[in-house]
This record gives sequence, structure tokens and C-alpha cells, in this order.
Amino acid sequence: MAKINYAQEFNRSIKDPDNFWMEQAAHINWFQKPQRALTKDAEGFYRWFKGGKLNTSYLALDAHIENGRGNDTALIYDSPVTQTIEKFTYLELRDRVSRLAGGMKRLGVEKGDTVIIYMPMIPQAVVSMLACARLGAVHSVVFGGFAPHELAIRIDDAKPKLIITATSGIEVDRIIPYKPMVDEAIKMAAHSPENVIVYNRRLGAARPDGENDIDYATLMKIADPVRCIEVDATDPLYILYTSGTTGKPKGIIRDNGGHAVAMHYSMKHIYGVNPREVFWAASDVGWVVGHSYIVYAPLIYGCTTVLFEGKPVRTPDASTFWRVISDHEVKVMFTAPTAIRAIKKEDPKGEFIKQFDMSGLRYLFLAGERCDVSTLNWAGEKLNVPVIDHWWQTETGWPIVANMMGFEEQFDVKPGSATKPVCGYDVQILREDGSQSDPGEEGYVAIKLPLPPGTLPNLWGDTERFVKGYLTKFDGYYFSGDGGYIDPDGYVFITGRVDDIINVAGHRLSTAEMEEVVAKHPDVAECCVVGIEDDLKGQIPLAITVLKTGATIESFQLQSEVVADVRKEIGPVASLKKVLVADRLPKTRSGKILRKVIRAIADGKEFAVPSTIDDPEILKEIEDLFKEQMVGSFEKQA
Ligand SMILES: CCC(=O)SCCNC(=O)CCNC(=O)[C@H](O)C(C)(C)COP(=O)(O)OP(=O)(O)OC[C@H]1O[C@@H](n2cnc3c(N)ncnc32)[C@H](O)[C@@H]1OP(=O)(O)O
Repeated sequence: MAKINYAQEFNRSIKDPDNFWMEQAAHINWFQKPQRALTKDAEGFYRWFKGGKLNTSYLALDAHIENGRGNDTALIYDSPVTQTIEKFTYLELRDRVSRLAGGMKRLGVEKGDTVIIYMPMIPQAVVSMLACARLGAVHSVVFGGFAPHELAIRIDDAKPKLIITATSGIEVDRIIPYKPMVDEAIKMAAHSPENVIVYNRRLGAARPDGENDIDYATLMKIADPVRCIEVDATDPLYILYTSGTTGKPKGIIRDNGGHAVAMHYSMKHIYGVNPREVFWAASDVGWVVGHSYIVYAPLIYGCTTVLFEGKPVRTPDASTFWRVISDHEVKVMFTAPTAIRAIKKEDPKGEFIKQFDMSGLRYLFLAGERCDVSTLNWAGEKLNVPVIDHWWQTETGWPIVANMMGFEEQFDVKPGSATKPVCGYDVQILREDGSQSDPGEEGYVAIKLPLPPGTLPNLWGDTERFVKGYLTKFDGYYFSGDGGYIDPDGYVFITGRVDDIINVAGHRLSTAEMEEVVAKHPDVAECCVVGIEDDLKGQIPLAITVLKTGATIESFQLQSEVVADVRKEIGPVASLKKVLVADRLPKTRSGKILRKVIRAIADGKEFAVPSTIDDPEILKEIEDLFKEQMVGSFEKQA
């Protein structure tokens, strides 16, 4: 791989984005090349490669086949929960994708239609995504850990013509029946899809048949394969919903052209991997990591990707990751710190690692949540490869800050920092008034516009929220929602969200959404949900409630009902386990709940009593409440 200099490239990407990204765009196969990289649309938003025509499914599959690589392995499905390992060549994957696309076309799916995919980590999920891309249909993959109510919200927002699902998923040793959840979601939603394609996994899960259900296998038998259709670079490839500060999730739009260019660029320059090598992102196709680094980037770049249906522990034990790396000769791996913490807890000395040939592993990348120093160090020591913490968001689709492995010099790691801004991202730390922070001074993490290719051009059906949420706080900047600082050496440190978003085991969740559910309990007068520190999951939600006058419910009963409600409305992924009952909540004089202070008390951290507090006495009550009811965490902090 030709090595180039980070500083020069970074400066060029910021000063001359047009030429910088036109050069990168030359690495992908366009049906019609764009004449310019950067333009503005009718609403004044930046767009990449307008005028270019391409197809993302073509880039991920057909282009490699035309290059003589049809018999190379494109996808390895490794499923410890079903004890299956299955490999698909580019040809085999293309044939499945083009056939499913043909089947979808028979069902009336056309360019621009939306399709929801609610599936476990099985090859048919990847096939479905690429089949949509082949037709120019816009997919929206919904993570399986979300409950029917969450799926219903997304159905009403995306208005899919079709839903593709499977009969079931497997969570370690439990069968999760997906199809009944889809049926329930459709009942809840105002919008009705025309058909539901169901892949029957034959695992014994209930499989209720609906009038408009289509069996995946039958459809594949009768469908004719179809060719890729040409789409505009600025046409949407997918919508991916992510938690916002209000209850309703936001539909992040990803375009085709900018995304393809960014995916290709990132594999080489950030992840330092070569085509034909094996890349493994141990995440889920329901998250952005799954979209970008299980499906699109490795395939567009011509790598072999691994689709892993299992957990870092319990499937069957803490050796699984190392077995996968060794069996499939993984060169570069990506996972969330929480997965490494789970392994470290089970196997602190890393004994399992010694049982496998890990000599092929070049780098381990971590992202999805803040990486604590001990996890970073443990992984580096035990694996004996560079462990690279990097930072990005669903909105951007690819890394914002990283130690870029494709360059001549690799920077020394400073634990707690994701290193330096990636080419294309002019990351700045701003004060409340919009002025630039000094080195080392904490502020809001913002990115000067334009954002590079592949990042969100808008929100699905909600331009106003896009502008308000990202572009208004600092004129001319994208506001990330995170706080942080840049040290005098230019290293970026992300210190955490400045809003009510929490990150539980690498899953981004909204406390506002949880509060809405808790508040609906008939005995709850008011409540708040905050994210508190957790050794394993990084953060977990904690609900604090005040009961209605006269309510006699026992606190353990309330907890079990509220936990069940949150699981039912949001899903198991929310991981709300603890609900406390307080006499009062600390508030400002204007009635705003002091969540930050509550969080600090729960985490045993120092805090300043806000001058706007209505009654400082309540803080003492909350402190006592935590001491009484959260014995475990408080003892640990003491
Ligand atoms: C950089 C940009 C980004 O941030 S993209 C997001 C990156 N994040 C990630 O990749 C997520 C990383 N986390 C993980 O993969 C998992 O949390 C790992 C570490 C594997 C642990 O999994 P697990 O033990 O299941 O814990 P969890 O907290 O994820 O799950 C909580 C409850 O939800 C359930 N769940 C999870 N996934 C599903 C699913 N697909 N379908 C149905 N249920 C699911 C879990 O079983 C668990 O349930 P329960 O509470 O035990 O009953």
C-alpha cells in the first residue's frame, strides 16, 4: 500500500475538498463520472458528486466479478449459535442479491421506494440490503433488539412498501420470534406495507401467516435475476434511525455516491486493510457500524467480510472472538469496547487468546462508546497489536477522529483520545458563544462545514429537525452533540454527550424516550431517566420516579412493571433495570429537572450546586436515596 503523509493530506482535504474528493472518487466505478465533487442543493445544503451515476450493489458485487474476482470469498457467515459456517463467493452473493431484487421487483418495488429490513445477523439480511441497493430502493434496517412499538414508529416514518424479516433470531440460547413482532408493529402503525417477505429459519419459532406474507425461499425460486439500475450519486441508499433528544428517532439519510467514495477511502486510509484481506466488524447490521463495515465498505473495497451471529461471551465462551480471527484469518477487526470488557471479565488473563493463532491480526479498532483506558491497555497487551480507539457517529457513517493506519506515520496513542481528525473533517471545539476554545479547554465538538462525503445530507422527511438539531447551534458548523477538547498536540478527546443521549453497551439510546414510557405508569407523577456509569456496559439507564399522591405501590413492584413497560415499548436493548422512588426531584426554579446533578450524585462525582436550584435540600435526599437503594454502586465508589 502506498504510504502518504497525514498532515499534507489532511490540510489538502480541508483547503481543497473539491479536488481532494474528486481524486478519491476516481477509485470507484461510476456509470457516469461526476464533473464536480461539491455543490449545494436547492435548500442550500452541501451535496457530493451531483451528476454522477452509479449503483452501490454493483460496486459491492458486480464490479469485482467483472474484475475476475467472482470466485473470491465475499462473505463468511459464522454463527456459533447455530453452529454454522458458510462462505459466499462474490458470484454466489451477487446471484442471491440479483434474484431477491428480481423478486422484490415482481412485488412492485421500484427506485425510490422504501423497504424495512428487520432481521437477525444472517446472510439474508445482507442480501436484502444489497437487493434494495440494486433496485435503487431505500432500505431502513431496524435493529432486532427494538420492540414492535419502535418498529411501528419507523414504519410510520419510512412508509415502506415492503418489510423483509425472518421467522426468528437467536440471543445466545433463546429463540426470538421476529415475525410476530413484525405483525404486532404493523397492527400498531398507521401505514401498512403491501407485503412482508419472511425468511423461514426453521428453528421452530411461531410463524403466523398473514395474507400478504411472501415466503423468501419461494420468491427466490420464482424470481428472475435483475441487473443494477443506475441511480444518481445524491439519491438515497438508506435511512438509518438513531435516537434523538426527543422521543422520536431521527431518520439519517445516506446517499449513494458520497457514501461509496467515503467507504472506499476509509478502508484504505483509516483501517489500513487491503482488498482480498478479511475484515471483521463484530457489530449488528442494525447499527451504522454494521451498514458501513459489515456490508458496504468491505465489499466495495473488495475485502472478505465476516457476518458473526453470536456474542463475545457465552457463545460458547470468551474465546469466540479469537477463534473467529484465527479460523478466518481476520486481518483487521472492529468491535465496541463493551465487547472487550465482557471478554476481559470472563478471561482476565487472556488465557483463551493463547489457544489460537492470532498472528494474522494487524489492528483492532474500537468505537461505539467511550473507551476506558484499562480496556484499551488490556486489549493491546493481550493481543499485541495496535488497538485503535476511534470516534464517529451514525450521522457521519464513517470515522471522524482516528489514528489513520493508511499513512506513513502512525501517531502514538494517548489513552482517552481517539487521536486526530480524519481527512475531510475540520473538527473544532467551540464555546457556547461560538468562539474557538483554547487547546485543552473543553467545549462543544463541532465540524466546520462542509462535512465530507458519506455524511448525512438531511433527515428523512424532517429538514427542520436537521437544521435545528445540527446546523443552528453554531453557524457554519455541524454540531455533534458531544463535548470534548483538543490538546496542544492536536489530539481530540471526546468527553461525552452534552444532551440526553446515553450509550448503553455501544447502543445509542434516548433517555427522553424512556422517560415517556416511565411517565405513562399510572402511579408515576413525574420521573427522570439518566445514564449512569456501568463497569460492563459503559452506561446504563436509571429511572427516578415520584409517585402520585395516594399511590400505594411497593417500589419493587413499580420497578418490575416499569422495567417490563420499557422492554415492551422500546425493547430489551434499553437495559433499564433499576427504578427508584424519590419524594421529590431536584429542579431549577423554572421547573427543569437537574439531570446532570443527579447523574453526578449517582456516579459519586463532585458537582457544583447550580445557583438556579429551587431547593438544595433535595440533593441530600437524592444522595440518601442512592445510598439506601443502590447499595452495590455506592459501596464501590466509596
Ligand atoms: C461508531 C458508530 C456507532 O456507535 S454504531 C454502534 C456500535 N455499537 C455496537 O456495535 C454495539 C456493541 N454492543 C454489542 O455488540 C453488544 O452489546 C454485546 C457487547 C455483544 C453484548 O450483547 P448482549 O449481552 O446481548 O447485551 P446488550 O446490552 O447488547 O443487550 C441487552 C438486551 O438486548 C437483547 N438483544 C441484544 N441484541 C438483540 C437482538 N438483535 N435481538 C433481540 N434482542 C437483542 C439482549 O439479549 C439483552 O437481553 P436481556 O436483557 O439479556 O434479556
